[in-house]
Amino acid sequence: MNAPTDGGALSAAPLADLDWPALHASLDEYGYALLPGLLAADTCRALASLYADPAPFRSRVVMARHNFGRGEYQYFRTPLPAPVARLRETLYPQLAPLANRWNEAMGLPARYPQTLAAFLARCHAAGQTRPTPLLLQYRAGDYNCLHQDLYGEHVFPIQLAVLLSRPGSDFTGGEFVLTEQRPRMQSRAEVVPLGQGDGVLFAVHQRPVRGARGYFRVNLRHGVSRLRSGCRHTLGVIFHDAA
Ligand SMILES: O=C(O)CCC(=O)C(=O)O
Ligand SMILES: [Fe+2]
Repeated sequence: MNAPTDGGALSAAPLADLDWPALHASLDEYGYALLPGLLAADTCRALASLYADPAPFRSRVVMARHNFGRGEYQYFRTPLPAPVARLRETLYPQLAPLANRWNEAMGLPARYPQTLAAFLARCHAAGQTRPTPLLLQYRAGDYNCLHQDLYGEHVFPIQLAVLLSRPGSDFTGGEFVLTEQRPRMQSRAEVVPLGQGDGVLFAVHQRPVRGARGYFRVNLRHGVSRLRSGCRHTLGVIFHDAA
């Protein structure tokens, strides 16, 4: 039964007019880039409301059981809801050249094909067959520990999160946090301010930073600070599939 996930109301805003050179420059400089107003409010509400129905999902994770934090998430099954599939397919080709440039700078051998289908075929051939896009749900007191979404050998180095709820009215607290660990230096934290429908593209694992003698690798983690009140939903779009 795919009916609940295919509704026409779940349509994403056009992605063609995004300023990709500026987004790449932000990812290069800070390890993340903001996509304000990526999803319309009605799309956010429609996606968040899917959480209550188990049908669109392949599995559910209660974070406290794994010491991942507090709160829960569910991984979508295929076919993905239309706006989720569309975001994954249309963002990937814009990000693959940046991913290739990053890997080259970091001395990592993987290079990414031009289409998501070709990259997923590679994941699937290596046994990474399970879809990774997910919905997260947090209530008062919940949080998401700093982590990296690695699910096997094949890793696409950038991922997307979209805030589906309204900060200040649906929930308070619950800020999206990124930390960067530089070699032989103390870690640096960045809070990314998100409104409903805003997306953030960010480094999954590592990114290159230019130093005095070429590039070095910076290690990134992301998480969510404790919710003070209310309920917060997020859409996560990871490009590699899971083993
Ligand atoms: O809820 C959030 O903002 C973070 C979600 C997350 O960890 C992810 O999308 O991978
Ligand atoms: Fe995550």
